[in-house]
Amino acid sequence: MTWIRDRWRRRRVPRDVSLSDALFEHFPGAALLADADGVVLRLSPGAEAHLGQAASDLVGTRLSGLDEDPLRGELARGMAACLAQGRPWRGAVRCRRADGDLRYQDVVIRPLAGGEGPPRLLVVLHDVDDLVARARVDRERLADLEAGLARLPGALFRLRQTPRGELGFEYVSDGIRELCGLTPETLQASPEALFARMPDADRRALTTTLARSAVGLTPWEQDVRLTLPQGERWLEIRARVRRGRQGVTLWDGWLQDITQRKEEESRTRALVTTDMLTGLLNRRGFFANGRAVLAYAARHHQRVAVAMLDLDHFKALNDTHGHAAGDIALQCFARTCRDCLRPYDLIARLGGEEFAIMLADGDPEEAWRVFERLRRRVAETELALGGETLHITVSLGLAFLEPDGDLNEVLGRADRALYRAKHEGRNRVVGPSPVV
Ligand SMILES: Nc1nc2c(ncn2[C@@H]2O[C@H](COP(=O)(O)OP(=O)(O)OP(=O)(O)O)[C@@H](O)[C@H]2O)c(=O)[nH]1
Repeated sequence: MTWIRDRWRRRRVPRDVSLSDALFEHFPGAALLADADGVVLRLSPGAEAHLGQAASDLVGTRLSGLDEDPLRGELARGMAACLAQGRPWRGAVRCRRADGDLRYQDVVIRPLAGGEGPPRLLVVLHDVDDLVARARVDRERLADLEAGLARLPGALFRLRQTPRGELGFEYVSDGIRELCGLTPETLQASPEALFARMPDADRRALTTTLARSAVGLTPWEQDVRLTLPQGERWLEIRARVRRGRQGVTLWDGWLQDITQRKEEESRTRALVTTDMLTGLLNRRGFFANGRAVLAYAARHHQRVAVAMLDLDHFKALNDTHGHAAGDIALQCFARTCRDCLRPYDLIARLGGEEFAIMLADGDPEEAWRVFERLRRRVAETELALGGETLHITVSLGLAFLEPDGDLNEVLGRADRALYRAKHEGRNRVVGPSPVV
């Protein structure tokens, strides 16, 4: 402490400090009285033990001498602020004890109403060194945890909804940058930044599942697409929900990128519904997609045209030119169908040389025109096989489905029409009259 004494010369202390006599005798903690220049006038009994210094050593020295940095330290700043503003100042200051130990003190400097006399300051110290040390450890642990979270392939979040339905992210981990190019701060400012990147359908679904989760307090599980500059990305949302104070609903959850998984699923789905030889839909794909087309047609009061198709004398082609040639003919026929029809018409190979076609807006006259054109195009197509040019023909049975009709039933009618087409000489379309 000698350096403090050298630098902060002891002053002569006025004897009139009676205002604080009673206070200092009985003050339970560490308190000091200082004048407007920061010179220590008195110490409470607790302050001696607290600072490890005798009152006789401190009285007359400057209070800022206790500070870790007496010249630019917090105590000098605190006293100046307190005197300038005439109200208490509070701060954590690293103070030096007599044994040289530096310990954090919670310091409150209060201006004392001095009556006629000069202004004085009451300084109360409370040792918070252990608390500060614990807070530092907690901060380090938190930083470590956040760094770990940032390395995980996803983002942790807490979403809250007020009883009035206002949504806001209380927390989003750093992984959100990688997921969608937004910062946690942007999302905390407004969740709209994320929602605006979702297609309308996904956003509507998200609103529904979120509301259901809030009402039933059931887990929130939702997959959504995001439209990002680099393309479409799938996000999986999984969260647990609970009710907080004042009717607030809170979701703690996890966001993760499942684009790859979704792409694999879609590839698998395509494999399951695709005919390997021709690349057309298979029977399963025809029924799965057909139901969707029927639902659409029912909503829009459209008729649906369905045709069953069968290549003529295909066994003879196989027997004469071999099974491989038959496969090429099937592939060639599939190509012709695709070329003749629109992308949203369904074409399927149901098995062997049997095919089915569904025209979404099945106006009867138009359907007849389409199928006649297809039949002609198949017959005109030249198939070059081993130096020979072959022709194949196809027979078609046509039927129309009413909006609320059944797919199996209409396929049965189309099949019976196909049977008639074969019996009437093949290479023809048979079905109900185009004029209805
Ligand atoms: N190359 C090839 N042939 C197939 C395939 N699937 C079924 N077939 C053959 O298709 C032929 C179907 O013959 P049929 O049902 O007798 O009919 P068709 O000879 O076309 O006679 P119609 O239909 O009455 O004109 C059989 O020889 C099957 O072996 C296939 O994937 N590839």
